[in-house]
Amino acid sequence: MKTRAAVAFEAKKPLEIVELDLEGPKEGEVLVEIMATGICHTDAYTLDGLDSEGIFPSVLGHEGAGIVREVGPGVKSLKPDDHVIPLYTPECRECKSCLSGKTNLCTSIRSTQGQGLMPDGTSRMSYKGETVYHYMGCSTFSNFIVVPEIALAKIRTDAPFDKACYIGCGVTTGVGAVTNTAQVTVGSNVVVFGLGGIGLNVIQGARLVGADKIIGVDINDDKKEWGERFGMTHFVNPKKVDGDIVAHLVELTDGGADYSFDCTGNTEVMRQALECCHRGWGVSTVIGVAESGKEISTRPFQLVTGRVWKGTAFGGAKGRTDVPKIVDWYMNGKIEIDPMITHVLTLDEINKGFDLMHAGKSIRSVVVF
Ligand SMILES: NC(=O)c1ccc[n+]([C@@H]2O[C@H](COP(=O)([O-])OP(=O)(O)OC[C@H]3O[C@@H](n4cnc5c(N)ncnc54)[C@H](O)[C@@H]3O)[C@@H](O)[C@H]2O)c1
Ligand SMILES: [Zn+2]
Ligand SMILES: [Zn+2]
Repeated sequence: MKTRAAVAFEAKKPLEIVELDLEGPKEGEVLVEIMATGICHTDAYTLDGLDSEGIFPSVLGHEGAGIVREVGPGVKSLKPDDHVIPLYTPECRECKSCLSGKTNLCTSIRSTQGQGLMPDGTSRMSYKGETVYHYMGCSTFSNFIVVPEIALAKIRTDAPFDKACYIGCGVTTGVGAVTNTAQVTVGSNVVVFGLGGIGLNVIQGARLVGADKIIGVDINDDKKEWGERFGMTHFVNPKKVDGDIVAHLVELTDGGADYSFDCTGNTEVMRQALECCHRGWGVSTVIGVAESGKEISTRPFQLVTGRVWKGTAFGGAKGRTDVPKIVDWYMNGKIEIDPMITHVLTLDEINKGFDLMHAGKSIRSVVVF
């Protein structure tokens, strides 16, 4: 069949809207009609050529929601008309990682996914006879996609696609980092670096679990109002702090943060996030994806004296199990999504979504098919 898609033919070039050839689902695979997709900073990072694993030509996008249209042989958990969110972190429930109960990093299709291929080692997409690669196992910038069954979370049918898609990455990553990875406790002081589409979800996650002080740090003053909208109690612009930002945050938290989060991808910021944590127990969680080749550093003394450095992918969420619950949280009003969707675009306007992100003018742009 044919599908309209925004294709990244090469790094640092705008996406091109073309009609691709799409093969139907094979064994264990599902054809999904994508109804809406968000544009996450990680897509921009790959398109900008900062990702050493970036493969071109490919269809980017990993924050989608849609409807099952056809299932391949052997698919048992899904049927046509089911509503789904594609998962870049699948959940097979059979691999060593899934069975450990200690991680959400399912390894069953990791190697082929990293190569932009389906589990059988081939791509379902092509353009004029040339292979077009999958991205993060999702490729939600295409109207129709083929995804392995284990990489689809079945969600309730009354959730609106143009909001639920954001749960496919940003919402789950931010809220899950708080609830699953850091396990922030009631009454804690929390510092969040970078108030974009991820950081604001960390803030609302901290509010959800009953944190006390929620301090947002961003170099863009416009983010103050945004942070406050979701529960931030204090705002700090590092450019406007006299002296050391870490010392300033330690003072503001009466000795250091109980929990901090990096949502910038900047390795200098990751260091600040660790070092502003409280001696003896402060936990810092890295969410931001750094440019390839970058390294983090600190004095070992920071860890010897009880600070903990952690990282999280997809908010530690086990996709097929946790994503439907987060959709419920949204539908029941426990978390907010609507105000974070600042721009709704057509597929033809998708490059505008990247421009808005780079200009710091959007929280989330969503493309509706
Ligand atoms: N670990 C995961 O599973 C996961 C999932 C999604 C996104 N990410 C990563 O999370 C990061 C944030 O994504 P996003 O969509 O929120 O991006 P975004 O561009 O919407 O937000 C980034 C924010 O950081 C701020 N910022 C930049 N430099 C700063 C600095 N030095 N100090 C303080 N603030 C600074 C910017 O002003 C902006 O508000 C990206 O690196 C993205 O790749 C990780
Ligand atoms: Zn993302
Ligand atoms: Zn697994």
